[in-house]
Amino acid sequence: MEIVVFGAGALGSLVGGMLAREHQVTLVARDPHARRIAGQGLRVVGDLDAHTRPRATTDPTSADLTCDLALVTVKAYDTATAAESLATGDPALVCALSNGLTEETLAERLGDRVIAGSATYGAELVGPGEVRCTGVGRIHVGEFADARLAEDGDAASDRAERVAAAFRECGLACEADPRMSRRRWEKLAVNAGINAVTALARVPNGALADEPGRAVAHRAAREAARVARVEGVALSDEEAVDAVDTVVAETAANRSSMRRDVESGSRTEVDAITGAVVDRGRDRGVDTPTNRTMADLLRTWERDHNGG
Ligand SMILES: NC(=O)C1=CN([C@@H]2O[C@H](COP(=O)(O)OP(=O)(O)OC[C@H]3O[C@@H](n4cnc5c(N)ncnc54)[C@H](OP(=O)(O)O)[C@@H]3O)[C@@H](O)[C@H]2O)C=CC1
Ligand SMILES: CC(C)(CO)C(=O)C(=O)O
Repeated sequence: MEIVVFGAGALGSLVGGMLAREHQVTLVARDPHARRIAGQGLRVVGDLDAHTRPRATTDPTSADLTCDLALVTVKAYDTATAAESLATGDPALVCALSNGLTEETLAERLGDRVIAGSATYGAELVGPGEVRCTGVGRIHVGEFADARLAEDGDAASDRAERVAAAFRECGLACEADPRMSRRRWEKLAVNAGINAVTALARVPNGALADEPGRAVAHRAAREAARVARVEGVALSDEEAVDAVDTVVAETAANRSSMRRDVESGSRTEVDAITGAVVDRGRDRGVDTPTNRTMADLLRTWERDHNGG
């Protein structure tokens, strides 16, 4: 497959580096990372081990965007820009692995070439040309119905199966999922429950195994599940809460991505996670007071630190 990874920071470099074992991969990244990869290749260290030679560029227009698959691995707030760039080419399929509900933004520009994706691998950049896998997780890809008519099918689509097989060939755990609409919302509930609470309280994920953080995370996840249900996605309160508890236990020592953003003074993905629950709830007449309060606090912090 010819694959372009748009926004090869931590996650995109991990996935792109592994995919380059068997496929022709181009990473759209920033310098000096892109320059080092172009010169010396990309090293994947930690829980996975690879040294591959994908192409790398900082200029999306110099990548061949008429590829079989474009993977979008930018932060959620850069999704619209990525979609604009990808629309200048003609990728056959586009799949985002970002957290948050980003598929709608991609589909506005790229139509039904967009399939949904989610990743639970852990990745962090060590330095230019090197990425560490901090946790072997799983990638899911699949069709997502328009969220308002979220009828998932019984079997995964052929195109999702092809993408999953291409990932597996390279040693990445990946499944085509016929229930991707539900998975997106379950992941959103997990991120709404864990990311905002750990960022605001500055605690590792494992702290949410105990009260009072546990109760706040559960409230946020239940609100997300309620919004999912009015959008037609079958996600019960219990399932959302269980998913939070499972991820808290599995990632107990982790600093969540939102906590890392806050601690490094970077912009957070509040709009695509906590804010998305609030906005979609408001559109559908579902009150989401816990998420609303946390979104307001995170945005207050962002405005103070990043000038709005
Ligand atoms: N890291 C992880 O373990 C996981 C991350 N995720 C999700 O995946 C997404 C990406 O996360 P992560 O990899 O950690 O984030 P990073 O910030 O490390 O990676 C995103 C990269 O995309 C770059 N980028 C953005 N726009 C462009 C552009 N137009 N051209 C070239 N490069 C661009 C960014 O550069 P710059 O910063 O200079 O704009 C950055 O290097 C997030 O939504 C995150 O929540 C999901 C699961 C695990
Ligand atoms: C699953 C979780 C909460 C792991 O930390 C995550 O996705 C994140 O930190 O963004």
